[in-house]
Amino acid sequence: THPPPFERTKGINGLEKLIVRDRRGRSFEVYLYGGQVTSWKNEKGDELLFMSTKAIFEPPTPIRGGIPLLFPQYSNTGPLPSHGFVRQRFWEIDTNPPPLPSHPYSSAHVDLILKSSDADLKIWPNKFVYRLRVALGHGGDLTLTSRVKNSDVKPFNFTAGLHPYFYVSDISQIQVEGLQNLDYLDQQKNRTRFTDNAKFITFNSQLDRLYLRTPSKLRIVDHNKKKTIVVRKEGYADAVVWNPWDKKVSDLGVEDYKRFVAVEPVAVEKPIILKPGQVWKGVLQVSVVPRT
Ligand SMILES: O=P(O)(O)OC[C@H]1O[C@H](O)[C@H](O)[C@@H](O)[C@@H]1O
Repeated sequence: THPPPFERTKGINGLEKLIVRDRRGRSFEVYLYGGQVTSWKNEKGDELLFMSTKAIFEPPTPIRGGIPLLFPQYSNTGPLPSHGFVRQRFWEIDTNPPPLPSHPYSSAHVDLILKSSDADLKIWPNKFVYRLRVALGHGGDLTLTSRVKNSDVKPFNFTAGLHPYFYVSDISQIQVEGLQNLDYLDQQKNRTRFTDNAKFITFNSQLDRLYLRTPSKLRIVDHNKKKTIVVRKEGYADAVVWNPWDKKVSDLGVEDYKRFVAVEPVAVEKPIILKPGQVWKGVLQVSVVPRT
């Protein structure tokens, strides 16, 4: 059967957004600006992603919340603006996406596309085509599949990631699991390398770590809500865990840090190298299950 169509409408400040619903009442929203998922709701209507109370929906400001796309540079690891530029571009609906054999099971999805513009080539001289599929699975999970094609005549490399702001009931009542005994770069200390011996991460102050070569499955356990957010990733070797706590972030409300944690699939330590015509694929799959 065909997936139900999506609704194309105007969001905040008239920016175009797509609303996708499945037959069980789950939904997500994507802004064409940034190709950014800004909402994901379960069948009860509970919001599972965080959006800043001071989010600015005015291009070229990036939207603070949901799932920003980071490409072709993670954070300030190179000369480009923080996290690259695709989160500040207007994406289009991809009406003819190449098939995605590994995820034929989605109950509702949408495909977006972004091609490097002449202006992009001036700041990053590599022609690319970035395709994004956002899909709801039959179990209510949300999957973002990124496919980046080198449409240039020479090889290039990039770093990339996804920056999901996961909604949590209280940052001091959650733990992030799956990173024990791994090395991380402390982004508050000039990316000095440490080893994490803790069984899980808890939060009581600012934390900004780039974990290297992590397992593909990470968990965010929300004790108040008695639920676990399971984060699965493919193609992204590393993972960032971030909460700013009392660090001033201009487009974040003062209390907002309590309501989210960023657990980000990223490929940073080893940049992705693409030959002309080659395609790289990265997947983030999120599901919410009762706490175990
Ligand atoms: O303010 P942004 O450019 O959106 O970056 C927000 C945050 O993204 C990542 O999580 C980094 O680890 C942080 O160091 C950074 O502060």
